[in-house]
Amino acid sequence: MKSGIEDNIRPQSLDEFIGQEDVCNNLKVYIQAARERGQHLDHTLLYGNPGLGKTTLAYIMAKELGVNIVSTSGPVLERSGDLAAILTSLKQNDILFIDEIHRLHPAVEEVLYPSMEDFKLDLIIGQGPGARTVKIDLEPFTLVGATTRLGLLTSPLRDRFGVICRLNFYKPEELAQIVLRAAKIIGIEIEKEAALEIGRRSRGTPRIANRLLRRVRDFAHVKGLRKVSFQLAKDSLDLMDVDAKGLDIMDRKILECIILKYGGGPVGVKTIAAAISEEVRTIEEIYEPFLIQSGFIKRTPRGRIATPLAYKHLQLSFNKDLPVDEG
Ligand SMILES: Nc1ncnc2c1ncn2[C@@H]1O[C@H](COP(=O)(O)OP(=O)(O)OP(=O)(O)O)[C@@H](O)[C@H]1O
Repeated sequence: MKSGIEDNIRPQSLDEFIGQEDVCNNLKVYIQAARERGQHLDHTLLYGNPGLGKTTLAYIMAKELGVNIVSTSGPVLERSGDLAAILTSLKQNDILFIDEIHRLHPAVEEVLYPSMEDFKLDLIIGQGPGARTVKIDLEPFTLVGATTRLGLLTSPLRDRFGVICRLNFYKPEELAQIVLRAAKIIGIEIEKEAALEIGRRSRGTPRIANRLLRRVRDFAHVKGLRKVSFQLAKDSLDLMDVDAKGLDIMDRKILECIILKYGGGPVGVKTIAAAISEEVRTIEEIYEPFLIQSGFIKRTPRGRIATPLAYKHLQLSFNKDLPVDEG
């Protein structure tokens, strides 16, 4: 878990958690039911883009259930023994939070299946013909998995989650509330309109909203201003190259690449990645979801296409005579 300011502004209860109403309302019911029955909550999978609040929700779930939470992540668990050590340390009804669960090693995932299903750990002792399996009873626990890529989860793993929650991008008004709340906690005076402007330019993502708030505060500080006004927020965000729709330099590079180099598409993501010197995974996980959601690009079987909205936003005219690459 991140430390410092990030932790201070993390909401501590479902009532403090802004937005994602359906997810919160459902979780409230499941948590109340589990608490009243004195049982563990069903295994829960949270999926959605980075920075939408998956880690925050996992910690809130533990708080609301009154249990401990142990946090790890898929790539960190290299051997099945790493997971076995954590599982055997869990107390009754505790939460095990595994971030980036789609990146679990297959051998580790195998250990997880019986643990999730029957709260039993199958340990193999020894090697070769003399190897034997020992079953160890575990305390009932809740696995909370977080992923940005639901499609990369194997189906046996996905099927073992009783609750699956999708986190969506936030509306600018919700992000404005998140900014006002964070500003209050870290002692920044800010106008409502300024918070809304930050909300509009945060790509639907609380983590980005909180980051932009801290950068805008730096501009206010250097200018000797005590309060963040709408104008200051707008000017600072312009200086940071975050445009009115929240697109940053990399977003615009992606759109310009599709339009100017590949005639608006379709063009494959690998080609885009090579052309702008960025990793395919970063484009697919960080940039593309917001560009698609905002209607700037479309994903087709033949590659990515820039929409008329993208041309308009970049003030480029639609010209189908440009070269087309289908890489
Ligand atoms: N609904 C919300 N209300 C208020 N603040 C929020 C909300 N969701 C997230 N935040 C804030 O945004 C930041 C990022 O949230 P968090 O770390 O939970 O995201 P995440 O989805 O787990 O991202 P990642 O998967 O990249 O770790 C945190 O500092 C948290 O305080």
